[in-house]
Amino acid sequence: MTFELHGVSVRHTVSTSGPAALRDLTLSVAQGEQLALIGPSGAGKTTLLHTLACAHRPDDGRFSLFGTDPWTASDTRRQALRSRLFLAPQTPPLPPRQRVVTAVLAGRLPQWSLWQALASLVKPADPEAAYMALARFNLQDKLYARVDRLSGGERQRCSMARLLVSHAEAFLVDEPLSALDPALAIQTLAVLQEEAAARKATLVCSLHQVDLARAQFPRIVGVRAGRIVFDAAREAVTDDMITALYQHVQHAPAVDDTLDIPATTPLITRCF
Ligand SMILES: Nc1ncnc2c1ncn2[C@@H]1O[C@H](COP(=O)(O)OP(=O)(O)OP(=O)(O)O)[C@@H](O)[C@H]1O
Repeated sequence: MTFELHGVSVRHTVSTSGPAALRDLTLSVAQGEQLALIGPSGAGKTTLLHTLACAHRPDDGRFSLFGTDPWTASDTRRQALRSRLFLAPQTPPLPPRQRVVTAVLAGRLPQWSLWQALASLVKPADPEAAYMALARFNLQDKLYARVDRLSGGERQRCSMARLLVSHAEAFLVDEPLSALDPALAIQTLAVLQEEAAARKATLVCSLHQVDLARAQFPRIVGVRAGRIVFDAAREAVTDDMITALYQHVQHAPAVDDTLDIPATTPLITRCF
């Protein structure tokens, strides 16, 4: 398994009285699996991705990454586990004044020594790899452009090119399509999924485009108010489940254990 969570809760605030962003969450993702996380704004998708990336330490429950609990491992071991993942955040952390080639090659940072990293800032270590990765998103002509001269959609694809040059075994991708038009969104997702399949990498991707998630991902995990509401093969996901998932909630994480999901919808549906 790449990821295993059992009864995991995560709080953003130190106050124990505040609502947890993730609550009693159980999820297993096998190596090479591709799944989409969907759910309303504030449901906890980003928090879950960051927890999988060891950026948030669970307050309760058990978490194992590539078969090891990263939070009981030494710092060095945890760092080694993290280096096998690539987290592409919602807002790509691309230094504005950097050249695209340097920003893309930063995807290799976890594998580089400090000296290799510093040397690549001066003279890009592998511009061909950056070019090839950008070409998959039709951005090869931006190789030496400055990051702050890119459009929002180009920055997003530049961040995906960074993922391609990484040597990660698991991709955690947070809303990679939010700045893209519908045609580019389909193409970009196809590249991500092809790359994950080619290297047998695990892909966990949060998406607001529910139709695209249902069309492209074999497994769909619905998150709401910090809980998994369903975890199902896409064929088993019905329109009613989607409607219930997105039913209006005023303060999602503050909602009590009683969710207003219709009684006919099981709290967790797992059908493979
Ligand atoms: N740094 C933070 N400090 C405090 N609370 C936070 C922090 N980040 C997120 N939260 C809260 O945790 C909950 C889950 O947020 P999260 O960003 O995981 O949701 P999401 O499903 O990714 O939302 P969206 O689809 O809008 O990106 C929300 O109530 C949010 O307000």
